[in-house]
Amino acid sequence: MPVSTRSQIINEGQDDPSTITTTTQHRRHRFDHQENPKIGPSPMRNPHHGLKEKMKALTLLYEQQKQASMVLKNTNSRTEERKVSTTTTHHPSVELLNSAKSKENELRAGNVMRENSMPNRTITRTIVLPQNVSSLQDDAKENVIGLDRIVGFSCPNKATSTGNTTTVARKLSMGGLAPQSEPRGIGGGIKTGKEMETIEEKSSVGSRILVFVRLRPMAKKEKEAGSRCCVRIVNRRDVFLTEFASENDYLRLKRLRGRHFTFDASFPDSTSQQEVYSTTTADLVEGVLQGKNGSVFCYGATGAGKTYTMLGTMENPGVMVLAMKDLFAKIRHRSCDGNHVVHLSYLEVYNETVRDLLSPGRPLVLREDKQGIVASGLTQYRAYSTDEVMALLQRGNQNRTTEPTRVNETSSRSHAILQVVAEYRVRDDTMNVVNRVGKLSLIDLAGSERALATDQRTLRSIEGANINRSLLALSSCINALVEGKKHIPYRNSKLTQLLKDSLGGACNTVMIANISPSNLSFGETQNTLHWADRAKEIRTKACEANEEILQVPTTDTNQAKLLLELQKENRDLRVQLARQQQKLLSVQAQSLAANSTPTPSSATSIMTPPSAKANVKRRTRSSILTGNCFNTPESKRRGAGETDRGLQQTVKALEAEIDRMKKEHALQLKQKDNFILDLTRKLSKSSVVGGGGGIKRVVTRASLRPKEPAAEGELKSPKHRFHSPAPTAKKRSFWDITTANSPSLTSLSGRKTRSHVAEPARAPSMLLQLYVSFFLRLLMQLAYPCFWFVFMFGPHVVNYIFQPGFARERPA
Ligand SMILES: Nc1ncnc2c1ncn2[C@@H]1O[C@H](COP(=O)(O)OP(=O)(O)OP(=O)(O)O)[C@@H](O)[C@H]1O
Repeated sequence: MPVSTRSQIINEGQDDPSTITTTTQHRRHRFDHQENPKIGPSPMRNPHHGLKEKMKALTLLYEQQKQASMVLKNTNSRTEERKVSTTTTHHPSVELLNSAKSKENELRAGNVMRENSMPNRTITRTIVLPQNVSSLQDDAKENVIGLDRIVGFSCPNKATSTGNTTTVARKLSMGGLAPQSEPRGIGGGIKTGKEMETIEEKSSVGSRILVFVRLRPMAKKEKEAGSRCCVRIVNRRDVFLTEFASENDYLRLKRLRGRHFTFDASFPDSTSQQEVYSTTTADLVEGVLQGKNGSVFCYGATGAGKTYTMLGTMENPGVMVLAMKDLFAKIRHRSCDGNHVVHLSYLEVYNETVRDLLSPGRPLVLREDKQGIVASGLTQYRAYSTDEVMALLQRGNQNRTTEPTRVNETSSRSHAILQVVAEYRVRDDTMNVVNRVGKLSLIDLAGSERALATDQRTLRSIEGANINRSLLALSSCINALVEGKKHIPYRNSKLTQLLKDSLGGACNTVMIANISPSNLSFGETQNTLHWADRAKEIRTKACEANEEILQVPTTDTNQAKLLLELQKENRDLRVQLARQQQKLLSVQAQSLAANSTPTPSSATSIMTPPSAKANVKRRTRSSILTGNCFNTPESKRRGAGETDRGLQQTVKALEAEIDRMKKEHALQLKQKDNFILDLTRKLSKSSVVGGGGGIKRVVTRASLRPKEPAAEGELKSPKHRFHSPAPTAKKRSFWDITTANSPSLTSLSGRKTRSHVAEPARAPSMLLQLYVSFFLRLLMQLAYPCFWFVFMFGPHVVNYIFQPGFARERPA
């Protein structure tokens, strides 16, 4: 943004056409404080006799004019009030105006405010300060300005002209108060029919840039220099800027000029970093995970707190750090339903060259492709955790160009852009892969500055000139975008080229304007607020999720479907097995009960399988044939015994059947498991998700078994799978483990894996193995003393035997 000196700003404020409303009744009033007894005589710090006399003369003239106009004014006052109220409904001063019922009341209240006198241009408004203003003032104690010293706000009014839309747009941006209920994406101020149309047209295009203001605390240096607070934030939304008159400006010594701005939110100096993050950026992070682009940029004068807001300190991390933490926390939360990949790049624009901050080297060249403007050769780091990002940020900041200036000891001399690309892949219901890519750009701009404010040294002034050049280019782009021009001069600087997506692309954009509270920085603060206010009017393109659906080949889809089907069938089988086991348990319980009571139980027939039932029937029939129908005690006992036997047989039959079913189920489950593993392996080979990192290859002993040749069309029906005979498994024996050339050692992709696949040769029996090992150990134990004995005494024995006297000494 252009850098302007204070004097320029004052002139600009006075000559600014936007401060002129269309009201034709422009009048000029003079007010003498000395005349009003409630306000009292003003203490002149630098009395000047000539001026005093001049003022007295003016006072006399004023009194004469006042008396003359009194009659006229009384008749016109009602009409005038109505006119003024229609022109400035949304301005805070209008509320004040509405409460001014009559001039008598005003004088009685003695709390009179007047608009700055600007010859033949400004509207004269007599304003009574209502009680609520002073209460609002209490809200913002940190920025309290003595209201008795405020003569008026030269806050430009919203234009009501229905003329040129462009002019209207410009006027709208000038410090108007947006209604509280204003929806996101619509600028503030009073709208005429034509403006509303324009807004409706625009709202179909996209949303507007959200603009926030952050006030930093007064610095120690500023306090020492005796600076005063010139910014007041009210309702966390409205910013009142007051210009204190210079001590040498005798004419305006008692006069204060002020401006009023309204933003989406305004943060007083006590606001925490977390609060700033959650209000400005948290939503963008959520959007990025849904595939939407977002950018946040800090704008302001040098030393206004941009880097503090973006990076922060170790104790109070800023937006960049908090955003990355939040992003990874959100990804961790959703990791169960898809794959997330985060890439990071960090670059700076210094003296109109683009440099990679993560791997510094040669300047990068900007080029435009379908993704937008990209710096070719920029390093993209894949980040897995917040800690990693912190390390990268630290590395990048060490490479960033910062130099101490007179205004800021750690002044950033470059614009830094941290780009985070979050890619998310997930399978939808139709087994297709959905790919979403969202990009978040976090931008810490260099401070706009006046050459004198920083340094006179050559390098610093060149840097300053380049910073100002790029910020000027940024302001021209903002102007062009607000005015709806076709050509937006993005190419004027590297910064605007890089910000093209954020300003005019499909992107949710947030601007944080940083300001200083010191009246010594009034000019810079006013400049920042002016451009922030202007940026409110920019509308970006409709931001939709960058979503892409990757078609998976039909064979893969079929296999995936089959896999799901099999898994379902497997689950069903497990449930069936559990039920059968329950049945078995209940039958066992019944048989136990039957054993304890010899009388036949009618309940036995409930759970019996058909074969067992037939068995019982046959026996019953035979018992009838054998004359069981005569209920003698003998026959009863016999019958009871027979029933008991029958029941036992039934239980046995049941047990056998359940055993068989168990085996069958186990076999089926095993086969299905194997099949699922095969399928998973195949899928993981062909899977697009995760590029090999998605589904892991599972190697089990079962998977090493030689495959049966698959019958044709086997995959079509899962039922066909279960007829293949299961290979007989064999427990490994002691022999297998001890023998080195055991056939159970199989090599799989270079790794030795043990398997319990059946071996062709039978190992010797356990007993034989034990005997052999026992024998061998015994042999070893005996052999060792023998050897030792031979070794120790052998030579002596030999010597002794072959001594010459040996034979002689030997008894005959
Ligand atoms: N909200 C805040 N709370 C406490 N201290 C702050 C705050 N904002 C800024 N500061 C302090 O003010 C000083 C200047 O801030 P910072 O370096 O962020 O300014 P800047 O706008 O980035 O300046 P430049 O454009 O020159 O780099 C720093 O010492 C910083 O710690």
